[in-house]
Amino acid sequence: MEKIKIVIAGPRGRMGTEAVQLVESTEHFELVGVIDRIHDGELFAGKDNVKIFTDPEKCFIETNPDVLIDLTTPESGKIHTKLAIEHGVRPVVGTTGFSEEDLDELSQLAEEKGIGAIIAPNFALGAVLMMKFAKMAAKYFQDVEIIEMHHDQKLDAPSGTGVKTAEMISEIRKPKKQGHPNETETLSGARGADFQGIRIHSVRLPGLIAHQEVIFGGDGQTLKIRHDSYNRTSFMSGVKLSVETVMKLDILVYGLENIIE
Ligand SMILES: NC(=O)C1=CN([C@@H]2O[C@H](COP(=O)(O)OP(=O)(O)OC[C@H]3O[C@@H](n4cnc5c(N)ncnc54)[C@H](OP(=O)(O)O)[C@@H]3O)[C@@H](O)[C@H]2O)C=CC1
Ligand SMILES: O=C(O)C1=N[C@H](C(=O)O)C[C@H](O)C1
Repeated sequence: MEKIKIVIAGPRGRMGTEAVQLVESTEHFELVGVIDRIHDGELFAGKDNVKIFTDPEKCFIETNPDVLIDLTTPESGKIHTKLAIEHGVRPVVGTTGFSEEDLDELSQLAEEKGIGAIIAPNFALGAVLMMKFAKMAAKYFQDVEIIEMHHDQKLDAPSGTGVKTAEMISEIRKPKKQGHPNETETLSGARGADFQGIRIHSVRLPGLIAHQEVIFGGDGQTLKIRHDSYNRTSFMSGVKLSVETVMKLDILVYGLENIIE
């Protein structure tokens, strides 16, 4: 089997470090370069054949990769993804915080160029199932709130998973204002973010990794669907699957629920 040539953007980060290990321990994957903000031109982690590039375009031209794995920030991730598609490199993006407009623009570009791309707010299989189950439950429960809980170094709120969950629920649930019609916030933000009437509450604490509870309320009952990632290895089987799958795509897919049947 021919190896899939991979570039990782954000290789020093919490997720990037795990992704480097995944690529290096997978026989049919090959790390051909990394994109970082520092140490341009140096060898990555002392490896003979893996160079660090601060210029993503130069990286794509010099290393000619099949796939870019992006685990950076929303601003950088968007630029990298766009450049990758323009250079015929298939992006697998875990970076969260992209707007709906960003996703539309990237999707259109991928379609124009006929390049496969995957943007997945959560690579953990259990989290994908949590979102799917929440979508199923929304057929029976109209009232729902999302509590997403993360480590305190996370930059974006609400989390990509929180937003994706609300989007998936909204495919089934009609927009509805929840709570008392006359409710007021005596402290701003008390009721959380509002996605078509679904409240998303973001908790940030040291000690946490990535956790989410979706709570449905009905007459005399609640249904809670919860997922916990206790380490970042939990995301790696989804990254591996995405790299393998993106090689067969010619459009952008947003969310692993569209890949895992
Ligand atoms: N889809 C999923 O399953 C998951 C997604 N995530 C998402 O992945 C992203 C990364 O998370 P995490 O690893 O925790 O974050 P970290 O802050 O640990 O890592 C991000 C890395 O990206 C680097 N970086 C920033 N800008 C650039 C750039 N222009 N070029 C190259 N590298 C850059 C940072 O460098 P520096 O330190 O110098 O700033 C840092 O090393 C976040 O958006 C997060 O929400 C996280 C977990 C799971
Ligand atoms: O920043 C994180 O850590 C995570 N980010 C993703 C998100 O925003 O949903 C996925 C996971 O929750 C971990």
